[in-house]
Amino acid sequence: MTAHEVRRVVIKIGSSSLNHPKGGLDDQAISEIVAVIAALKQKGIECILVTSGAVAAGMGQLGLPVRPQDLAGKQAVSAVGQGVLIERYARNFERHGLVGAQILLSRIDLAEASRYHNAQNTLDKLLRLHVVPIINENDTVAVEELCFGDNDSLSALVAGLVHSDLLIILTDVDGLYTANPKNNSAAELIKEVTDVSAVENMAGGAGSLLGTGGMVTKLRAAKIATRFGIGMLLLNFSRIRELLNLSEGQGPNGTYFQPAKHRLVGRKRWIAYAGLSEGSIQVDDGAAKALMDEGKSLLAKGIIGTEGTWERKEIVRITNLQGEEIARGVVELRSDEVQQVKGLHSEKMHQIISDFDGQEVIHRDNMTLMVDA
Ligand SMILES: Nc1ncnc2c1ncn2[C@@H]1O[C@H](COP(=O)(O)OP(=O)(O)O)[C@@H](O)[C@H]1O
Ligand SMILES: N[C@@H](CCC(=O)OP(=O)(O)O)C(=O)O
Repeated sequence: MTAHEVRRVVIKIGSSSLNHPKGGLDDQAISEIVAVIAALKQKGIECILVTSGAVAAGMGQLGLPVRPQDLAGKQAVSAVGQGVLIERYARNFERHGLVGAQILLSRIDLAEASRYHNAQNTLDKLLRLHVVPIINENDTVAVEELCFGDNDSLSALVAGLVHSDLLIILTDVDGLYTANPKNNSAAELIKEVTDVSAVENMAGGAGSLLGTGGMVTKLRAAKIATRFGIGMLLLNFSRIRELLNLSEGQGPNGTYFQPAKHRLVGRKRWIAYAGLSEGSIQVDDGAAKALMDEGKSLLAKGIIGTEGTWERKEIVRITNLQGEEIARGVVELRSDEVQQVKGLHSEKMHQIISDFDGQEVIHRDNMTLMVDA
């Protein structure tokens, strides 16, 4: 990891690190992470905590030996556990003279631009009050189709929301290996990643019955964070004390994912990863090239077909002839209108859709490329 000024960090801790071997929450682990956050704050580094563990804590309270697999079971157990989890954090923060605040986020809270900004303002205010935000997914009310599903991606979105300098994901392995180290003894640790796409095939699933997503969701988080221009450090929880050297530039021993050179900013972040896309528009080779290589807007002429239904100003995916998603953007026309004007020049489009006088079906300013051009 390179030495640079780190003033604000998002730290995510997974269930695998928070669970006691005998079941329930590991009080030692909570006291350790809180002590490190307190020490970082002493050094002037603002911390936002994204913590899993509600289901693990609920299992401990209810004496359940295995993690529930069905949605209702997970929601009920999480409702029991979240209270226990937050109470333990609050008690530990208090010992260091700090105040924590619980924030439970649902996918829908970040999906609408106004709610996204609202979450941003709340977090901003809490940080100004020197409070440590303690974030988890709102498991209890999340509808399956509208779940983040894993706190890794959630932590990357939060890192973008709060303009973090670094995202730190704490887990139960030393970093990204060439294969899952739990079932491949020849797997080697990778210390630095410059292109997440190049290592995606190395990711396997969760390493324990408590973890969710394993390395797949951590690489998804790395992709989001690095495209936001935020580096991500994947670190073994047992090495958490190494974070105290952050500002001296002595890199902790994990895997460091370098931020992308062309960082997404502002609304382009929301379009790509926070907003929900309602359908897709397929484009021909000429339009795909214009979007990817020439920085152009999407015109009706290059559209071949559509999938799904949407209203004006919703987000849609743009796919090429091979079916790969190349971009996302806020669309100016409804899905049935796009169907009517696909392949047509603008003049013809205006004759058909009389209340629309724009040239672009998706304007470049409202579009984010999903592949590196
Ligand atoms: N290529 C890989 N490198 C490292 N770990 C991997 C890899 N593929 C899969 N894993 C698994 O990912 C696990 C960590 O993810 P997970 O179990 O979801 O933990 P957490 O609760 O910390 O999110 C590791 O224990 C490991 O078994
Ligand atoms: N929201 C859930 C955790 C979901 C999750 O991503 O778990 P993990 O892979 O352990 O970080 C909980 O609090 O139990």
